Amino acid sequence: MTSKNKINEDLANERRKCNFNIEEVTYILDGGKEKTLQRKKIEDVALNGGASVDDIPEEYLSARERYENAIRKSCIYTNIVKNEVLEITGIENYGSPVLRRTGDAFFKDISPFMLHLGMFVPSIIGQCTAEQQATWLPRALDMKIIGAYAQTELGHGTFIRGLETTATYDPETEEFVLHSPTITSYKWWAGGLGRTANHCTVVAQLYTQGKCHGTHLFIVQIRDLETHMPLPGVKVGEIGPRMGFNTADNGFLGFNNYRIPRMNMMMKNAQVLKDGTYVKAARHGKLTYGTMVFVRVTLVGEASFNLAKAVTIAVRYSAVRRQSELRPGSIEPQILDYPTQQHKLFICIATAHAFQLTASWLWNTFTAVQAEMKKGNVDTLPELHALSSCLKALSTSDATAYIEQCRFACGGHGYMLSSNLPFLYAFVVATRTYEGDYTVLLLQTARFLVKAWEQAESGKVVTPTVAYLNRHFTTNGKMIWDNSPEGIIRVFQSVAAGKISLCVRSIRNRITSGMDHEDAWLMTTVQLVNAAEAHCRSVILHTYWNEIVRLTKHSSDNVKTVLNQLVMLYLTYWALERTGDLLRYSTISENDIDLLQRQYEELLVKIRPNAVGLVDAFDIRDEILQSTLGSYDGRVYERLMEEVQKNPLNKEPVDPSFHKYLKPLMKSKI
Ligand SMILES: CCCCCCC/C=C/C(=O)SCCNC(=O)CCNC(=O)[C@H](O)C(C)(C)COP(=O)(O)OP(=O)(O)OC[C@H]1O[C@@H](n2cnc3c(N)ncnc32)[C@H](O)[C@@H]1OP(=O)(O)O
Ligand SMILES: Cc1cc2nc3c(=O)[nH]c(=O)nc-3n(C[C@H](O)[C@H](O)[C@H](O)COP(=O)(O)OP(=O)(O)OC[C@H]3O[C@@H](n4cnc5c(N)ncnc54)[C@H](O)[C@@H]3O)c2cc1C
Repeated sequence: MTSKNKINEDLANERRKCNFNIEEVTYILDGGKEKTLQRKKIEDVALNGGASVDDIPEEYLSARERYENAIRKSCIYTNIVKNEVLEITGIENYGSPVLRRTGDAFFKDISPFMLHLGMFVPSIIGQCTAEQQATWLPRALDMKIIGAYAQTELGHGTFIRGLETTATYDPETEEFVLHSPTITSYKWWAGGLGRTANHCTVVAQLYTQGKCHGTHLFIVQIRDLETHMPLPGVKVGEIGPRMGFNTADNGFLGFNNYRIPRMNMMMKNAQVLKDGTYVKAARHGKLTYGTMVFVRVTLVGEASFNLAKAVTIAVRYSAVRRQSELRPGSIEPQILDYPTQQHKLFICIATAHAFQLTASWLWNTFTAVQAEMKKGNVDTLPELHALSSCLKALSTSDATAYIEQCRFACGGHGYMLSSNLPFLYAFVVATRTYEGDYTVLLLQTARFLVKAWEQAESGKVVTPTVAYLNRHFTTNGKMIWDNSPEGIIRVFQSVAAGKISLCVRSIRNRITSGMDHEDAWLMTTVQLVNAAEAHCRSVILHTYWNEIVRLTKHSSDNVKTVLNQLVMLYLTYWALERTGDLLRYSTISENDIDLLQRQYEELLVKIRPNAVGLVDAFDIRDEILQSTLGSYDGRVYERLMEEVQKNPLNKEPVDPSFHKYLKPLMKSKI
């Protein structure tokens, strides 16, 4: 073994200590052995060239160079996918999470193609008729056209009904006229729109026969396919530097009476006939929001994966890093031996598991609802909307906080871009805002919860994710505290029920004292967000526990044990985080809380020897991690030093600015 691939001795020791079969856990997280093997095969093919396609790390480049480099790498990766990977996976897997994740080996920031596959293609699949799909989909999948998803405007992101771009039907020419009547109606933020896309999905207010029918989706060509020049009537560009996403060319877009053919309206859920008659498929009023629901569902998995990356980096680094002295003269401990460090990191491992298993469960729910909707049944859509909204909100928000915690856990070196932790943070913190802001989405869930509460109150049996509300009306008093997993979950459900109940009471009291319903709701929104968070927390706890029980039925004993320890850590952690709520809504005593604290600390000790094994089980290749601190071999200090050599500032021993500015300053008199 050369010193280059020699594994750091501390990390090697950790791996010797690990007492469970790592692959078995990987299979569980991937959804089965087949899926792991398929993923590995894809990674082998896609990363065959090592994916090291950057001579200079992208963070040293100027804005223009970064963008060009991102396009270059996107094209390399797309060609690999088109020519090699799709042969293994089939075209239907284009845009699958595995391909998205493999792509991370090529970018520290974001590919300008992300929105093409992430939203433009899904909007064609979800919002177009079969005939329209036949026209657009093959070209989009083959990258003959490159798209973006332009919904948000300068003036409105959250309130879609308030969008101002208009699409007015002209029956004379059988065209829609797209127009941006104000500055605030300019499209703003769409990824890939600024410089890359030649087409995009545009969300606009549809007018026909003198009447507005609300927002609808249109496929719009914005640039010439040969010259890439913006077409006449189209004003498009890049919105400027951002906290992250700097290679995603987020753009602006305005229209000046720009015409598109009638058939460019995405017509699966509503049509405009040649004569301008508007025909709505009357199944559900919000089906045009479908692409957002799809992306919210996928973002739960994104939150898990990015958190898994961050904690892999932080745990491996914590095994390598030694700091301080426990007793005078004793060897410096690995920082992973500090219980406070374990407290920072083990919850991140458990959360990545909780989100991954919840994401798979949510995906299955999503596909089941889609299947029902194909048969014309939209009854399950409100529950899916409520679930995907709150799970997107909480998973992205928790992942953001925990990725930052992983960075803190790496001390100063975590602040280096080469650790990759700042990139991960900048990416995930955006997911808390985009595709529906945290607060806004929790308020959507709250609407559903209040309705469910009213149904349960009137004795109706409610859907499974809120079934605890039926129990709320049949039990008296506080929930009896019980320290078993099922007991903790029941108490969390009681907390949610209690909080929803308080919201309903507040709304009703406010209405009784003279407020109208809108004001009563508005004044209660702080509580409503809190109640929706509690509900979502109970869904995650419940799903995580159920899935672990189900998935480890046939596991080896040691895998069962370690995965149980993690899920217990998660339940205990949240019980301790929410002692105020538990005291209010259950019979928990101070003594019970002391026991919980002890149980938590014991779990840290039990998990400690398996910590490195647990992050190895995420099975994230070094090329994808892209971190000086987190590589499998633990050569942290060597990598930091190697990275220094790539710094263009170190190319010359004396910087030209010395002669230009510093020396004259040093020579000048006061
Ligand atoms: C790996 C992939 C990477 C992808 C990268 C993505 C990059 C980023 C892209 C973007 O950000 S694209 C833009 C995303 N924008 C948003 O998410 C906007 C958020 N806002 C909304 O979703 C909506 O405006 C709103 C907040 C839900 C409100 O909509 P509206 O005012 O029309 O509805 P309400 O009056 O509040 O509710 C009426 C009724 O409709 C139900 N409902 C709302 N949305 C949906 C839905 N999507 N599906 C089903 N039902 C929905 C809502 O619950 C209400 O029901 P009732 O309570 O009346 O029964
Ligand atoms: C990196 C990034 C990429 C993006 N990519 C795209 C894209 O590809 N395509 C696209 O169309 N859009 C995109 N967006 C836009 C994104 O979807 C919006 O920014 C997001 O939906 C939030 O809307 P907003 O910016 O209008 O925030 P606002 O709605 O103005 O929110 C500001 C604050 O007001 C609060 N607020 C707003 N409404 C309410 C309410 N009803 N009740 C209580 N509080 C409220 C929010 O909680 C928030 O705290 C992107 C954004 C980012 C940051």
